[in-house]
Amino acid sequence: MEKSNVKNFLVTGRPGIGKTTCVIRIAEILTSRGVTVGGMVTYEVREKGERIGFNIRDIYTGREGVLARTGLTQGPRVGKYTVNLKDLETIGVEAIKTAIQQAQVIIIDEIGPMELYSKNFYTAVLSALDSTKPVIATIHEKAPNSQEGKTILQRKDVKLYTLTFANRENMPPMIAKEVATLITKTA
Ligand SMILES: Nc1ncnc2c1ncn2[C@@H]1O[C@H](COP(=O)(O)OP(=O)(O)OP(=O)(O)O)[C@@H](O)[C@H]1O
Repeated sequence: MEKSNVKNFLVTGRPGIGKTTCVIRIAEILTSRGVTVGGMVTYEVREKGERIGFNIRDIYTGREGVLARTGLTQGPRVGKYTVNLKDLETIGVEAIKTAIQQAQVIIIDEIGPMELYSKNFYTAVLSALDSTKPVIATIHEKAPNSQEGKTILQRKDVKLYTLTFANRENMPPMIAKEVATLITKTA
């Protein structure tokens, strides 16, 4: 039988379906089994019930910053949000680079239009995918519309999962199990 070389697990799905929650749960399962997990997540920030933007967090150090806000004056615009390239790079890109060096598993949430405004982010994503370590990443459902998204999705070492209401409870333990198997094999 041909040896599978899949080691990069991508999670997609419509906005708000639970992609961030899914990768955080995978990270928790792996951490509870003694696996060192690094990388970054982004999550929405609400004020008085209204979404005002997104923050970014290094999941290993807990360091947090602003990824995007309504009302910022400098930076690329994505819909009504302005991207804060400084925190994206000093927290997000650094978290990925550190994870490539020091973690057993790399989490990247998410590969999306905001994040891809940073060339350094895209380069760090490619380095993580090219590394020997398992990557668990979320990817925007419209990623196939961009060249970067296409390039990532066409890789032979990538497996794509689409999150739905029906499967979102089962997805984290399932992906965690696949990743744990890979780590055991290479340990
Ligand atoms: N399995 C689940 N069961 C119940 N609620 C969930 C589940 N997964 C996510 N949620 C809830 O749905 C909301 C959106 O989740 P989350 O931020 O993880 O989605 P997302 O797909 O990452 O969103 P975005 O597209 O904005 O990045 C959150 O309030 C979260 O608590």
